[in-house]
Amino acid sequence: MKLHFFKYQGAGNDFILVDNRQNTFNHQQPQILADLCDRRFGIGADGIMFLQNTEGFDFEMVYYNADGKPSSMCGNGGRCIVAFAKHLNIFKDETNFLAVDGWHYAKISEAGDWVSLQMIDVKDIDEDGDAYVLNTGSPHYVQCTTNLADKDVFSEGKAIRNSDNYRSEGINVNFIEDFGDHLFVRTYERGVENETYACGTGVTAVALAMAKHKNHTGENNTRIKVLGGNLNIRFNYDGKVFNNIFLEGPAKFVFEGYVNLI
Ligand SMILES: N[C@@H](CCC[C@H](N)C(=O)O)C(=O)O
Repeated sequence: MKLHFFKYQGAGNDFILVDNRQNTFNHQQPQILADLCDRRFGIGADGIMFLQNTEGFDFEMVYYNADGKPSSMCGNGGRCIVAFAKHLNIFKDETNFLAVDGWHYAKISEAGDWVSLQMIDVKDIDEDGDAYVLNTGSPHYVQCTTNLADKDVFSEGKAIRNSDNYRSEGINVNFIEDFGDHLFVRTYERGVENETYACGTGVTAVALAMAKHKNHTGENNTRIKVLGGNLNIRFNYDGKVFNNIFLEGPAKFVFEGYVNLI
């Protein structure tokens, strides 16, 4: 069987996308998905997504991490699948779709490469020592640091992700350096088990945790620089709940092709 795939990236977080509206591909095959995401023996990606039909929404996003296992929400993946759905003419400029964490609204630029994605509301932010722990659709550990450009994010992120508190469920680990007018963020991603160039639910978690840290209530707009580009997070914080959270940034088509499945 030949699989027709599309490759997209959002700030360097890269994904394989498959139009599975006819349900022709059975994606519950972890080894095949992991092989497709492999950067040396496959297409190469941080994750793979299937766009499917579902009742009451424009489409459903079914997301797997690069290890081939089903995952929680992927923010940059969500932005990329919106760009893919526009390419497939599923909607014009606004869409409502279903993901593993529920309903998402998104808006796309006319050129089809800049996506504002509404994320789930967030209430609970826990503390673990000097770090914040929260779920923005996926679980995140957020820690402030200095000299982030020189940090060994792979080793330190991996150690936290595999520590006693987080080993069984796993967690994504985000390090932040505050530059005043923007935050610089680097993320070790669960399921990729490596540092990625960007993580959408991760930068969302960072923006919310920093608003709590600085007690910034009201309308917030946080600019974030990641290894693969720039992202923006808008939200409202009333001192308890974060709502109207939007993750905004580039979502770009890279290439498409066919791959043989054995
Ligand atoms: N890249 C993502 C997060 C994908 C899920 C994550 N690897 C996990 O297992 O929690 C994003 O952009 O949010």
